[in-house]
Amino acid sequence: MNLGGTSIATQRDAAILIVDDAPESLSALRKMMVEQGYQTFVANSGERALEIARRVHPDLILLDVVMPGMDGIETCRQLKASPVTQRIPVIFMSARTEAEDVVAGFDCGAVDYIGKPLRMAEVCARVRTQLQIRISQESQQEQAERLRTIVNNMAEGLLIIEADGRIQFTNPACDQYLGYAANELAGQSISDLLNPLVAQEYLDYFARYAANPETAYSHGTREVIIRHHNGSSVCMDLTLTPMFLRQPLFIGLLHDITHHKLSEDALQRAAMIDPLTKIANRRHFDSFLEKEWQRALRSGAALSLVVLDVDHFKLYNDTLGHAAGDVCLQKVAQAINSHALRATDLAARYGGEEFVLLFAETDSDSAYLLAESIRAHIESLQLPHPRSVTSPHITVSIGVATIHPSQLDSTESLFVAADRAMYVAKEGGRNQVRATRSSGDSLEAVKALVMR
Ligand SMILES: Nc1nc2c(ncn2[C@@H]2O[C@H](COP(=O)(O)OP(=O)(O)OP(=O)(O)O)[C@@H](O)[C@H]2O)c(=O)[nH]1
Repeated sequence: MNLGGTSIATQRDAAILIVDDAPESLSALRKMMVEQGYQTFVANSGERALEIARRVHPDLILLDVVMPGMDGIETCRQLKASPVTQRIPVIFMSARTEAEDVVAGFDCGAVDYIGKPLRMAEVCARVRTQLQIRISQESQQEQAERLRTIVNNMAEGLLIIEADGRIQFTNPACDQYLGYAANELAGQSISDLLNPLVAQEYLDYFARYAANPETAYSHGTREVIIRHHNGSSVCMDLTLTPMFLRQPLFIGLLHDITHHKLSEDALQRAAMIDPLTKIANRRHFDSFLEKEWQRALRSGAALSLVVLDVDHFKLYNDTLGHAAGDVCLQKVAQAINSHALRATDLAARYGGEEFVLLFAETDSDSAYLLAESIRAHIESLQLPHPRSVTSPHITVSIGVATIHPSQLDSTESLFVAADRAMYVAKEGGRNQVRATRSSGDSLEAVKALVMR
């Protein structure tokens, strides 16, 4: 006989402990529960019931209230007092059905109270209902436990934020990323972590969603700089998703990209630097020159280019070896670089033993003086050049060109002029500075027009 109709597998597997001091009642209940497909255990006293419950952890206990010795109420109290048995649902069965008896039963922790004489179909229905509640409670607990494990162990930082920007919860990864102890961030505002403009943008987004939850959209992922507890800044990808749980909330996922950022920055820096001398490389210089050129075009200011070439460097290499040549280039580079003092100056290794310097907003006289002091500086390093015919030490020949660029000029014309001046310095005996005021292509163009 199947009084309930639904006997799901989990109910079939369920174990019921039946407690009653009356043998006939005990055996009738047992028969019924077995017919329902349950596994059964029986006890004829409260003491015995506690013993079995501790051992077999039944899924449900049908407990008689009136029994000699330990009665049902006391048995239930003891079951509820022990962590091992407190979660087992207890259904009382009793002929005492006065309101205060029933209330006393519920007060001591029972989930149901059935009046005697028992109507078996009713007992079965109540048992089935309680088992279903227990199954769904267990699955909720399991789900919560699963979620807790994921949240506590995930590599991403997780925050739950309220609509006013208050942080409600953070997971251990988030605490660790931002340098906080567990629960320390709860109650703080995201404004404490973000730059004011970015924080305001998020608060506006929260306010829009809180006012109109049905129009909620995910804020997506964006790169943010977050203040670490120690005052430093960390770079994170922050993904925000709205969630409505009695109140509008936002789930923030933090992904640490500081290392990624650092290596990106390092790569970017490396792409701009000459590996041997550690000063700017040709690529960096060319883009710097282009920017300063455009600025000079707008402002009409003078732009000076200095080209330096180490004298008799092939001979130096041949005499002292390539490694010594490298060291020499490093020393020369440092000396040159120490003269690029303003933000608009840049020294670079342009190739081999050739260096360049750009001095923006610098007229030809000043550029000449700067070049001369670089020349003197390198000579004063007194780096021995044993076989040089022009000086016992390393020297440089320098060409300087100055231009007030116009639309008709090009950076190439400035380079050509500086290179020519440098070759004149070589021809003139090396270890000297020669300057030229570049006429620029604009002047050539005007000349060409006039001559037509
Ligand atoms: N050690 C070293 N030598 C380099 C490097 N790059 C270029 N050189 C050398 O620099 C020398 C340049 O020689 P040249 O252009 O003939 O001119 P120079 O010997 O300097 O003579 P002048 O310019 O006429 O005074 C060559 O021997 C190159 O091999 C480098 O990175 N390290």
